[in-house]
Amino acid sequence: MTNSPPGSGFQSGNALELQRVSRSFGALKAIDDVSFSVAAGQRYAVLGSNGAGKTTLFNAITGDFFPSSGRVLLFGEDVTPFPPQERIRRGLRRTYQSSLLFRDLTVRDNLFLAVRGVTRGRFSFLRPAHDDASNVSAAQLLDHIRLSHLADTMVSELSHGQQRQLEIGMALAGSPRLILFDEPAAGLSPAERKELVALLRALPQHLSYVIIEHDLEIALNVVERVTVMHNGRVLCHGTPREIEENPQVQAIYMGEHGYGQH
Ligand SMILES: Nc1ncnc2c1ncn2[C@@H]1O[C@H](COP(=O)(O)OP(=O)(O)OP(=O)(O)O)[C@@H](O)[C@H]1O
Repeated sequence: MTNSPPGSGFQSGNALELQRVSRSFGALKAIDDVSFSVAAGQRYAVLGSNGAGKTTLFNAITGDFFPSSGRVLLFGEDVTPFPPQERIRRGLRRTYQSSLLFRDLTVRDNLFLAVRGVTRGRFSFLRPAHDDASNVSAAQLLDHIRLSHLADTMVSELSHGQQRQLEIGMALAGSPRLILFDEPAAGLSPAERKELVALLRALPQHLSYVIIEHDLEIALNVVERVTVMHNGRVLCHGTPREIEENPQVQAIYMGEHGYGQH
């Protein structure tokens, strides 16, 4: 018997495929007939002004909301009816706009809990040994997100930027294959933004991610492909360069409405 996640035989193809996904809230179509795919290892951005439907789209991918119609495929498997936990088992992770960190625990303990949360046997009341697999994984994550020097610091004492770094570390627990980042640069200083870009660029090559980000400079710098949404619908898809040069995108997001207003 193996502990491999379901669908882990998947080697190539798409990490994510959205097929004509819609979601309504009453009469409002928050997302309307959205289709695109993210290849294995690809870095992807979903852009759009406030209310464009980006967060609703993330919720449909994670299973926090079910779509009203359409299909969501993860690693070639139709997961449309699956609850969030089943999608996590298949290698999907997500960060949120608002922090879900335990503020009164240390950085190391937050990572430890994230690792335990995505592995079996997490309901153990025994304090694990130093060489416990979860402790080792937490230490590796600390290193990866460059917070080893703050391992024993309480989260409440971290800067905003360090907390966002830690959230990325939490999402990396348990060897994910696809991460959804929800506005990771929100509220960061210029120096912290640079650090974030470096961190995103240093993520393992096999890992796919989709980023929602109001800061165009960051989003277009850390992805290979972009989908722009407007009023719940897909406005266009393209490379960062094509999106930057698209007059429709410029008119909507960089014109008088000012992209990045929040
Ligand atoms: N649970 C809900 N109930 C009712 N309406 C909702 C719900 N969630 C989202 N909406 C509506 O759906 C539309 C899309 O919202 P969504 O949060 O997905 O947009 P967004 O692109 O993520 O915006 P922002 O950039 O401001 O986070 C909005 O009009 C919003 O008011």
